[in-house]
Amino acid sequence: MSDSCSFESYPPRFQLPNSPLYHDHEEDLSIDEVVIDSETLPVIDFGCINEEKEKLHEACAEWGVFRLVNHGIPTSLLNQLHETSKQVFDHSLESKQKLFSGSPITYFRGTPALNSKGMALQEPQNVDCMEGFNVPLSQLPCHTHADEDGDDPLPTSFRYLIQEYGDHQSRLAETIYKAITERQCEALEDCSSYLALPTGVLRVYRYPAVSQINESSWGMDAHTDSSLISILNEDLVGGLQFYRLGHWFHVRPIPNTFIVNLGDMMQAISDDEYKSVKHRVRLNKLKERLSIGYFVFPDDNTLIHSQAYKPFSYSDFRTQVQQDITTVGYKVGLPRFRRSG
Ligand SMILES: O=C(O)CCC(=O)C(=O)O
Ligand SMILES: [Fe+2]
Repeated sequence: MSDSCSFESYPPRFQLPNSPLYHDHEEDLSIDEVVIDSETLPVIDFGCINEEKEKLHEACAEWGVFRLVNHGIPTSLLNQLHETSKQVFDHSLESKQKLFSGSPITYFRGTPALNSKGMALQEPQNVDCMEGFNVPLSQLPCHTHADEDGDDPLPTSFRYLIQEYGDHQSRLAETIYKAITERQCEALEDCSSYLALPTGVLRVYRYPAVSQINESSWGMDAHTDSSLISILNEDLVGGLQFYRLGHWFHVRPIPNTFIVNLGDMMQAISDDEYKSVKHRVRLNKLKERLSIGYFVFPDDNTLIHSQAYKPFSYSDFRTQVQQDITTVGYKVGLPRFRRSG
């Protein structure tokens, strides 16, 4: 598929005006930001993850993110999913909004913060320059009926691919989660009860190429994920950055590898030993970027017990985050639940 994909398929807010406010950066960096290449990002081999526990522990405690290699998901599936996703995004805005109606897949844009129906929360002031589809995996099988899609085979093939990919991702997530938490579980009552695979969600994102990048225009602004763990699969365009010890690290895209990052729930259950790492996505001037994220959470109603935080459920957390985004304007996150004193 093309990088010159039809401009009309982008939501209007992304078609940035040709105004002096939007100037070209020689380097897409602001002065206070040092981007370091990700040569040093920890690498974990999925094939021997259980023999790499010490390395995994260090990666989780010191980085909150690592590169996963040797994950075993067939390259053909990854390629097909990327191709099909690009074709889906190339539809007009109007048809993207309707493409999966009657199925649990929803289209959103401008913010990754969604309500329980998978619709974008009220538009924040700094709109993220991206669009996406949200796929709650456990709701998918009941809705995979080709006849819903009329003559267009694309939504059907997308759903089959996404479902197959989702099955792989939850398998990876379970193994990674177990390997990470084994150490924690010795101290805590039972970590395994926190991982709820039916909560698994896939997000397929497209970030447009934006030739004139404004200081405040981001593909996705700095944030932490609310998940236990997130598994990111990006194309070769680049733009993903992680924050560590005062610096932003640019992640170099490497084919057939995933980036695994820890979310707020992992930080909570590990009593802050493991970090919910801050990250963001830069826009590219020349190429649109496609990424697919998998996110998994604790069950809605399971109470999370830890020393550092008051007992709370993931449902309490999500409600608080949504409330903060709509009232305060941004996610406050874990500090809301910290035990005082
Ligand atoms: O597109 C990406 O690579 C990152 C997406 C992300 O950080 C998120 O969905 O939380
Ligand atoms: Fe994220």
